Amino acid sequence: MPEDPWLQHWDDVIVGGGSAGATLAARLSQDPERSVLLLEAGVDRLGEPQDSYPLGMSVLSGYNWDYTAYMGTEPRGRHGPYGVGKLLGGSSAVNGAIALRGLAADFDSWAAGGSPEWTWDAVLPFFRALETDADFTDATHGSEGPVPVRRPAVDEFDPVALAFLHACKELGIPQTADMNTGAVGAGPLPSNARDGRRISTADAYLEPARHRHNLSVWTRTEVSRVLFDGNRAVGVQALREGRPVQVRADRVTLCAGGINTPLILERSGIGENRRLASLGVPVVAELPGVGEDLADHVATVVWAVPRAGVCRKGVPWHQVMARVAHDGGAPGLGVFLASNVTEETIPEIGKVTEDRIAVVLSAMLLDPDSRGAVHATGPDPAHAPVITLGLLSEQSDVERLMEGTRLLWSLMNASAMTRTLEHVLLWTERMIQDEDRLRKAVRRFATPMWHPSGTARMGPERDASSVVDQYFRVHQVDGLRVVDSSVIPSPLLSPMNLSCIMLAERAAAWMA
Ligand SMILES: Cc1cc2nc3c(=O)[nH]c(=O)nc-3n(C[C@H](O)[C@H](O)[C@H](O)COP(=O)(O)OP(=O)(O)OC[C@H]3O[C@@H](n4cnc5c(N)ncnc54)[C@H](O)[C@@H]3O)c2cc1C
Repeated sequence: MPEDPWLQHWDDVIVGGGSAGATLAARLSQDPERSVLLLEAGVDRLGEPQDSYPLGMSVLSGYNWDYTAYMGTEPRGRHGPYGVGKLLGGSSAVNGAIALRGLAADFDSWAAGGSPEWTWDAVLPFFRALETDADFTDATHGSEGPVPVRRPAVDEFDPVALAFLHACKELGIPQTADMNTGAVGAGPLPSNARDGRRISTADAYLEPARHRHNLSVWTRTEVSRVLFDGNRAVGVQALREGRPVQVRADRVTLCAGGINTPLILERSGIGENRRLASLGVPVVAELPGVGEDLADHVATVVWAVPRAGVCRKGVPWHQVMARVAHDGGAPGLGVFLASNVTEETIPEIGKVTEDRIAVVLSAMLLDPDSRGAVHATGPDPAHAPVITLGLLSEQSDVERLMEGTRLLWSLMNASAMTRTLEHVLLWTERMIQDEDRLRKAVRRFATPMWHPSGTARMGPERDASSVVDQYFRVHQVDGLRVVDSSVIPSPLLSPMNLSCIMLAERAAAWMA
């Protein structure tokens, strides 16, 4: 192959080496006849000390896109950092290593919404293919996949985790041994980890594939746009360690995640006509759904100080969780316990926790109705995007997150938990019992979970807000696919890492 990157031609160029991109690159390059180039804007590896963080602790700075997101629907008011992963492995390399699959109801709703290939029965084999589950060996779990999944054994639970499960029992939440098959219940939390360390897709998929002569991985390479010949994608333009490069390819697949993929599409001339004109970008395809329908799981968090000696530094944060249904309805709330949270691991929380080790319970709304948007503000990546999360813009979400917060309060005050906790911080009985106060507090303290999805939605071409078809092909153009969280048409009832890997497993099977 010639040295000059301007002249290089690849069978497949994959943009973004995250949960989906690293998986896709590894799977496609299994065919030695196919040349695959993976382009990643970030660095190759996490450095110390982040590599040795306790399991479950997310990396929120240093290896992230330093974006700012507005919590509402307008670019004003409450805002904060929104740091999805920027390194090989993407968000899978900075996340909490919670290994939950999307639920059957998620995928059956995709199928009912016009993408019939996406029933639960059709996706299950791909969830199995990605994992080696250490605890279950039945027909619904995998035993040969690259991602190790395991749950803590009962004798590994810390005292607060055990108390949480007892508290769930007190409140009538059924126990379940496997959160990846039971839709509702409380039980041990599966994580993608080995020897207490998060296993990202860079570890699980790319590492064993990197010696292949037909796979090239360029890090510190930021793609600005897709190049077209008419309506056919023929390559990408990028900055490689600050130097402009163009690479040519038969197929281009965007795996840049729920925030960056729509930005690349807009900079490439795919989006809403007037918006593209305002960016000074010629239109290649009018797809007004690009950057719209941004969904994120939204959560409230209750902090508590444990009794002396109950928590220990360096112990995994997440060991147990519960998924519960909204009043009489479908599963829609996730409750996650983090124990052993120390002030050194999140310096900003020192003030809240009175500089002591803390216990944190969060209620995550898994099926939010609210939507935001992410859009480019100029023709190249130097222009920061505008991200409006639209959190709690729908009243239904406010009410359901209030319900979730009441549940957190009941759990914190269940007798099993009070035996392990000294006192709860910030929240009071009065705030919980008074509807108006609770509503205000939920609006004020609600936080995004960094799970962006829906910004290049999958759907049939007749659905004007969809961007890709059910085989990941971008409507109206040839040779261009999107495979990442942006195609997810409605928020998943779980955090999304395993589901994004599953998307890539499926794409690889179709693209083989
Ligand atoms: C802090 C945090 C904690 C989380 N915790 C969990 C958890 O515990 N469990 C769970 O299931 N989910 C969790 N998630 C969500 C989950 O990790 C993501 O939903 C999932 O990884 C998204 O996968 P993706 O392939 O869509 O994008 P990513 O994995 O984000 O990959 C996108 C990649 O593309 C690269 N990229 C972007 N733009 C460009 C460009 N222009 N040129 C080149 N490369 C580019 C990025 O740098 C990145 O590496 C968490 C996410 C975050 C951020």
